[in-house]
Amino acid sequence: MADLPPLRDVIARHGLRASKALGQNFLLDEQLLGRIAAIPGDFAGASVFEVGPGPGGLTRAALKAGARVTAVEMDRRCIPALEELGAAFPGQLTIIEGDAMKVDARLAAGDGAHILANLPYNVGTHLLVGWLSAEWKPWWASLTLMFQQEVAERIVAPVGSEAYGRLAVLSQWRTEAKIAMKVHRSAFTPPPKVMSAVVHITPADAPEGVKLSTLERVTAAAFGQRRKMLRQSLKGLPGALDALEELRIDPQRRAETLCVEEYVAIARLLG
Ligand SMILES: C[S@@+](CC[C@H](N)C(=O)[O-])C[C@H]1O[C@@H](n2cnc3c(N)ncnc32)[C@H](O)[C@@H]1O
Repeated sequence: MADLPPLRDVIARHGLRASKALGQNFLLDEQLLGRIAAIPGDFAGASVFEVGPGPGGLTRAALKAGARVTAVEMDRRCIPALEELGAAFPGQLTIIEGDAMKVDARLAAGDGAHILANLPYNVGTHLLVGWLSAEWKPWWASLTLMFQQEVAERIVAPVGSEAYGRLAVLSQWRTEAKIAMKVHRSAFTPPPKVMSAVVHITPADAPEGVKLSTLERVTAAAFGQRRKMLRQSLKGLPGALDALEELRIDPQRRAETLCVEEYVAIARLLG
């Protein structure tokens, strides 16, 4: 591997002025990038699917750690910078120019890939929901995703907390999800308005006899009226009130007091 130029130089040489429309806030601190790329574990020989590499900070950290990386970037201006990076790590980097929402990540990166991304919030949550909805156990080995801190907290939220809702249940019912690192806004160029955090998610066994679509219907109804008692919020869902009774869940409780396992149990009874 040749010596790599500092990321600041790469950005200047390729004229990669951050675009607001593309949600670009770049990470330039190589030590920090190395720590993020180390979150999933040893990357030597691993396959990584990276979304939104931009000038390639996280990409180079993953390549240095020995990963084979497939990176999808929709900003054409970044492609020459990424190609240079690929030349410094022969055979390790595949670049796809395009919209990650339209790319088949499984086909591009292969089964067992680790997913890595620092993305604009709306794209990130959309892709996260897609990856969490995969056939289980999923094709991916882990997700390491940068979010604004408020979204990260909704993903890992414990029962009873203000951030606990549909995203927490969807994220946690068959995974281990945790905040691996908080990242100060000043670490980004330009700095965003809010703090960020890296969420690390690994697949766990799916509870038996539960359909994702049913679980989603239950949580949508419950959290759709989160201030109401369950007997009110779930009454439009056929069989839900009987399920509460069978499970001895007090129908006067509210959505945020039911733990993930209780939602899973309700969905199981609804079939
Ligand atoms: C927050 S920047 C992060 C760049 C780089 N990974 C870093 O950490 O410095 C987000 C990147 O995602 C890219 N991006 C935004 N939407 C995308 C999409 N739908 N598909 C692929 N890339 C996208 C942007 O062009 C930008 O390079």
